[in-house]
Amino acid sequence: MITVEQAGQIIQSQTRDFGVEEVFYENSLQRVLAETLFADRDLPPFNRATVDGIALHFEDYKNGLRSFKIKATQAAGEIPVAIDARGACVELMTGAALDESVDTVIRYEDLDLSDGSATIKDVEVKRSQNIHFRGKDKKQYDKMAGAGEVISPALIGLAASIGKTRLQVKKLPRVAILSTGDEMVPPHTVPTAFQLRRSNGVTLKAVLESYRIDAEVFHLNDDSALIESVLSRCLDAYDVLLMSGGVSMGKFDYVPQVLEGLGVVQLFHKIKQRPGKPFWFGARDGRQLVFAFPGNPVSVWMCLHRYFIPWLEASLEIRSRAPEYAVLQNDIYFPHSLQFFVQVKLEMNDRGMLTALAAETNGSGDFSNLVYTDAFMELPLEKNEFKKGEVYPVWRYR
Ligand SMILES: Nc1nc2c(c(=O)[nH]1)N[C@H]1C(S)=C(S)[C@@H](COP(=O)(O)OP(=O)(O)OC[C@H]3O[C@@H](n4cnc5c(N)ncnc54)[C@H](O)[C@@H]3O)O[C@H]1N2
Ligand code: MOO
Repeated sequence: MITVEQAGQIIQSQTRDFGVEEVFYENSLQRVLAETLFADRDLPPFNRATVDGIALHFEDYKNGLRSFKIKATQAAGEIPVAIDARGACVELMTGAALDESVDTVIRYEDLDLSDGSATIKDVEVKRSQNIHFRGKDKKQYDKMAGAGEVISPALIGLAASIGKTRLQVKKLPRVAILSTGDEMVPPHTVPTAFQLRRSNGVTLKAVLESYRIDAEVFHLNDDSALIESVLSRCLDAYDVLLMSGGVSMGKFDYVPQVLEGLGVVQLFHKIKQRPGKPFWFGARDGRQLVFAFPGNPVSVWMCLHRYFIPWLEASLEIRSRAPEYAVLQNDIYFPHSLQFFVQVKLEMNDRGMLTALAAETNGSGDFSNLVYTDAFMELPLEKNEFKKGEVYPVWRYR
């Protein structure tokens, strides 16, 4: 049986490039940017007033003048008004562009306005105050955002502000989700005493939605001819198959043998880990990939976050995130030679450290803790005892 690290390496050696497409910027949220965005002009593009008030020539103030005749009132967006005489000023609004003849802006609160004049109160005025200078933030052609960025609301705003209404983004894989098992009935039906409602497919679909992948969900009963025909069609129509169930030792666990019959080459089966030990992974013709997760909901959830999401993010060339670590808050004893992934509740303590409180659970069929825990903590394979205060990596799901 291979280790978690080996499985991770095998999966990461199978990243795929799905290409690039163009989308309208308003429809780009959570997609992955595949180009560099540049400033189309200096930012800000002109010297702009940062307050409502008046603009004047600082030398006048320095020479002792305190009362200024208002030459004109200028709104934001209007052509800048020049002052030509000593002792003149322009009344202007936040965001208005300054003419070269003015170099200092004073806010209304520091002025008395009457009879077309503005008189400065007893406040100190500094040269260039309240001006956001042209090109101070970025120069024309400066880089504003790079490929690999997950498009956030802020990035959409940035694209809008530089007039970039069409964005190059990474294309998404076509994904089919296939769960298995005769005992798993649709959620809207009433199960018999010994059946369960299926939940893995819809959970996987929901996680993929956060990447804007619109996966198709299928459920297969434990009938090898049916499994074969659906898998055969899916292998032709999709880039990735995410499966749940039917991969361990059971009499009705047909998935690995059917996949291999369809030309999907097994790259591994079984990892020294709990949950998720019987995870099966394979590829067809170096193209389609099949992630066949064990059916238990916690196994599916762990394998998805520990293996599939890193594969997806690498394939989409998402800028890599720093790995996260947390300080364990309780002692754990795990007497098996498997790498244990324990569900933890994360919190930031008052010293700025991420802490992880392990949940008590009843194995990989117990999904009752997943809604309030935040991550799996990956405990090292070499040990069986883990102590409060020790630091280990965590894989977040919330
Ligand atoms: N003799 C052995 N038996 C088992 C082994 C083993 O090594 N030797 N491994 C165990 C481990 S570990 C796991 S994990 C399970 C996984 O088995 P399968 O992948 O074949 O999963 P199924 O039997 O199809 O399903 C298991 C269980 O998961 C729940 N389930 C399944 N599908 C769904 C769904 N769509 N939504 C929600 N929940 C689902 C359900 O409770 C199933 O009973 O095998 C052990 N056995
Ligand atoms: O490896 Mo299985 O997922 O523990 O029950």
